[in-house]
Amino acid sequence: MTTQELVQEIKRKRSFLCIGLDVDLTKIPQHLLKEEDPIFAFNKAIIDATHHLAVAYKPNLAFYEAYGIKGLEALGKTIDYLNQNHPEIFTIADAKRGDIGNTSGMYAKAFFEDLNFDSVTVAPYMGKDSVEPFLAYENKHTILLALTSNAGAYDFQTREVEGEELYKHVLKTSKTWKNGQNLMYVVGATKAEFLAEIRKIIPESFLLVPGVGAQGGNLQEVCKYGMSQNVGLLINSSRGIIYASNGKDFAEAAAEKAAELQQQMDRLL
Ligand SMILES: O=c1ccn([C@@H]2O[C@H](COP(=O)(O)O)[C@@H](O)[C@H]2O)c(=O)[nH]1
Repeated sequence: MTTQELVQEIKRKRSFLCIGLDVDLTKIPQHLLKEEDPIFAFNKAIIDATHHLAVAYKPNLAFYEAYGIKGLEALGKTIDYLNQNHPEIFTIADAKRGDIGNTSGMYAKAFFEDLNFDSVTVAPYMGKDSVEPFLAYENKHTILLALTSNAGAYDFQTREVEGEELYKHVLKTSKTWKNGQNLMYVVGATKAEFLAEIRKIIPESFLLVPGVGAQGGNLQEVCKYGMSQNVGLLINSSRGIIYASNGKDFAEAAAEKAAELQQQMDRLL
């Protein structure tokens, strides 16, 4: 999916909501554990109930790798289900990969060719040659970690290096790389006070913003400082939506939470 198509979809649905599919078998409704593939059954029900309210879904790889082969099979079925039934949805593999060039090349092949995600999250700290293999896929999107939502972001990302915070070096340097103008960036909703500075460096790049809901980030604050001319935001909520209920009404409860966020977004557009 191109960035232009993503923007059109945001305007059509009046939503820039990304739903995180972070499936934890101890938190899903217990009746689903009888299903042959409980993870996929859960994801399918959540997608069926919420796809009209969201423009993106973001499975986090940790929640699939934790269940071994069965988890990866469920991930494969989930992305296939989305691609076949909702090609208008932007898909994000939240994998936070990045390694020496030939290894990054294999990660890129896995997420972009085999699984056919639209995008993957990548850690920048191994530098240009670790990110280039992802950027080589011109019709796909690389989402670089810039300023993350967790407290540990202050350990390194905001530290000054040669008079400027490290996350600013990440933004300024990465946008000069080949196809770097196509990069998207992760900025935590809990770091809204940094967004005005971030927008001075990357005025139009899309930002994937996790951290509203369970982590306490504020949607209004993020939009006030982070929204660009083409919206430029994908706001993620995972636990706050998918675990709204662990009863038989889990999908309806998830849709209610997603609708609350979508209605707030509608007012902010
Ligand atoms: O800086 C980051 C980068 C990634 N994440 C991921 O987003 C979701 C957030 O889940 P919630 O349940 O809505 O808190 C999760 O997959 C994280 O690993 C992030 O939170 N912050």
